[in-house]
Amino acid sequence: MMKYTVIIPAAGMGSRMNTDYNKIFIPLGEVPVIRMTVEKFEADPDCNAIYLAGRKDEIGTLHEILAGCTKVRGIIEGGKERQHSIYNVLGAIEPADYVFVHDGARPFVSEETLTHLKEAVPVHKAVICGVRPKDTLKRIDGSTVEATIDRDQVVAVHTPQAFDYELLMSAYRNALENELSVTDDSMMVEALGVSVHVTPSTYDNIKITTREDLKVAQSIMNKGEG
Ligand SMILES: Nc1ccn([C@@H]2O[C@H](COP(=O)(O)OP(=O)(O)OP(=O)(O)O)[C@@H](O)[C@H]2O)c(=O)n1
Ligand SMILES: O=P(O)(O)OC[C@@H](O)[C@@H](O)[C@@H](O)CO
Repeated sequence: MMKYTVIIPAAGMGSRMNTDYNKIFIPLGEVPVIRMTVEKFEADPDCNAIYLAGRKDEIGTLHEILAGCTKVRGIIEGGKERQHSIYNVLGAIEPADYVFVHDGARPFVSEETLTHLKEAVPVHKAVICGVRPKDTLKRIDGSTVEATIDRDQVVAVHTPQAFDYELLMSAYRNALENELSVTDDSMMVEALGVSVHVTPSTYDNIKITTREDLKVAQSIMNKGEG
């Protein structure tokens, strides 16, 4: 199996969570979100190295929380937006064949999701994962429906997203030069005209974003304990 390096951005604010501290420190059970996320990659034998982006004043705390995580090679100061944080890390890592990018705020990524990505990235160079939306989707103009979207043509996109290292570097350089504003990493690859492959994720692979997500997280953990 291929080997990869993972970049985990954790330098956000978590403003939609409405806590007075960064949401990645919220404990789920006993364990902070960010440690749960990092442990998913500690447990994957194909992951060689883990790098994080952290807020300047939180880097010390991150090191403490991640004590004993032997694959963590560096925690680099993040930037204004998620993409800036990841770019800072890209400039600091050892070159690798493949780089995965995974939100610090997605602690429930499954082994199967990682396996799909690892199998696909040597072939496709840029691979994202996602799930089929369960709701009917409409395109709207203000509060008026314009059309019903064909659900077979859409996917709700998660992380990890997996890339050939050189391709991801070019995509980030191009995005920076052209000041592209993006919401995920694959958008930058799309901007180069390179096609992006999609593999399955799981509905449990939520991003901890708002208060409601903490209840969902608890029920995912209860399910895991059977
Ligand atoms: N400047 C930023 C912004 C976000 N992130 C990270 O990117 C991931 C996904 O972003 P999101 O869920 O949007 O996190 P926040 O930006 O923290 O949330 P919010 O938008 O509610 O403030 C998170 O792990 C977050 O810490 C980052 O490293 N650097
Ligand atoms: O737009 P948001 O700040 O909620 O999230 C940005 C990214 O983290 C997000 O788009 C990826 O996780 C893929 O869904």
